[in-house]
Amino acid sequence: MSTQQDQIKRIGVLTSGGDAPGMNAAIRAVVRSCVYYGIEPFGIYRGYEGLIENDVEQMNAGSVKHIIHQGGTILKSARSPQFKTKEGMAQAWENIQEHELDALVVIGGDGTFKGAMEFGNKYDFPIVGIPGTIDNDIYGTDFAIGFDTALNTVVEAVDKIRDTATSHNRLFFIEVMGRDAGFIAMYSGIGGGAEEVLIPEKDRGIEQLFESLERTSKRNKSSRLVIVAEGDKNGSVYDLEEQVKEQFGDRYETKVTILGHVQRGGRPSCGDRVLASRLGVLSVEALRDGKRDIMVGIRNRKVEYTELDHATKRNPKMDKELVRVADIISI
Ligand SMILES: Nc1ncnc2c1ncn2[C@@H]1O[C@H](COP(=O)(O)OP(=O)(O)O)[C@@H](O)[C@H]1O
Ligand SMILES: O=P(O)(O)OC[C@H]1O[C@](O)(COP(=O)(O)O)[C@@H](O)[C@@H]1O
Ligand SMILES: [Mg+2]
Repeated sequence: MSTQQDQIKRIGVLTSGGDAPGMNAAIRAVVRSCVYYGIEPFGIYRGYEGLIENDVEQMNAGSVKHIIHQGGTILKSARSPQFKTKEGMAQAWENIQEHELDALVVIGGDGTFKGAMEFGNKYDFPIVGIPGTIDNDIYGTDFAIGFDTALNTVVEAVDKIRDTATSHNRLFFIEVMGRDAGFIAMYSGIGGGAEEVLIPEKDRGIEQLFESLERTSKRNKSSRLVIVAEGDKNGSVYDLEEQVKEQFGDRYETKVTILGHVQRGGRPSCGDRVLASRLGVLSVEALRDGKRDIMVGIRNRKVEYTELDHATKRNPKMDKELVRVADIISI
């Protein structure tokens, strides 16, 4: 007797968008779960770009050995403008049929999920998403794979900047990643003891920064760190530095550091490895259970399935409690 669970015989897995530490652990878990359940796993290289170019390879339990601790993604990643075209999608569909894939697991961020939705709807094809982005801008999971590791990288850098800032009595503007999201900034701001954190979700204007600098100027602080999310609406870190100079003259000696892509690399934290392993297993089990167009996530320590549409459209609002805590401890 054929059951729902027998229908998935071949699963393709890809990583897409910005790479994130822990993606390898997720690939490993997907591949090993497939083997465990008697499903043939296929690795698709360079995200949707590799799907279009038929860069596909059958995998086995051994293909994912010794990768759980490695940053980046062994399947490589790409941003694929072609996949947004009718022709690109049609080519991808042809290749899926050629390899007789029954379903896809896509590991990536909001863009990856939007692509998965369009493709899944167009060709009536089962896809399950795993949240993997250092930006953490996905609804339906407390944390996306890579966020924890990126935070630790950022905080280590912030601590180092604090040392030199204190030695020279300087004010530093530190730009962290987060295209449209302030999660890295807010968490690293709290963890790094920043004097001010600027995020796109809660634009309080440059006046807030002026007011904070004015208020604390009497406190004879030996260093000041302002952490700025890349997507902040008050301009670049250099613009901010300029505006502070205009407002305060030479009261502060200012410096700018942009942390950049160092934040995306490195060995994944244990937290990210465990999260990725759990989500990898859940994704394969979800497909076996007939689920599709959903993302697997963990919220409040519970497994959750969120429609891909929901996961991308409803960007999580910055947690008000975090903003409140940051405000209180930075007086
Ligand atoms: N609306 C869309 N339709 C089809 N494909 C899309 C769409 N949005 C994004 N994609 C695909 O997903 C890829 C990854 O998205 P991107 O935003 O770059 O990264 P992330 O998934 O990390 O947010 C894009 O390069 C593109 O190939
Ligand atoms: O490496 P790229 O392509 O310049 O992308 C940079 C962007 O990727 C990120 O690191 C991660 O974003 P995504 O998960 O959406 O790819 C952003 O914080 C940053 O704005
Ligand atoms: Mg994104």
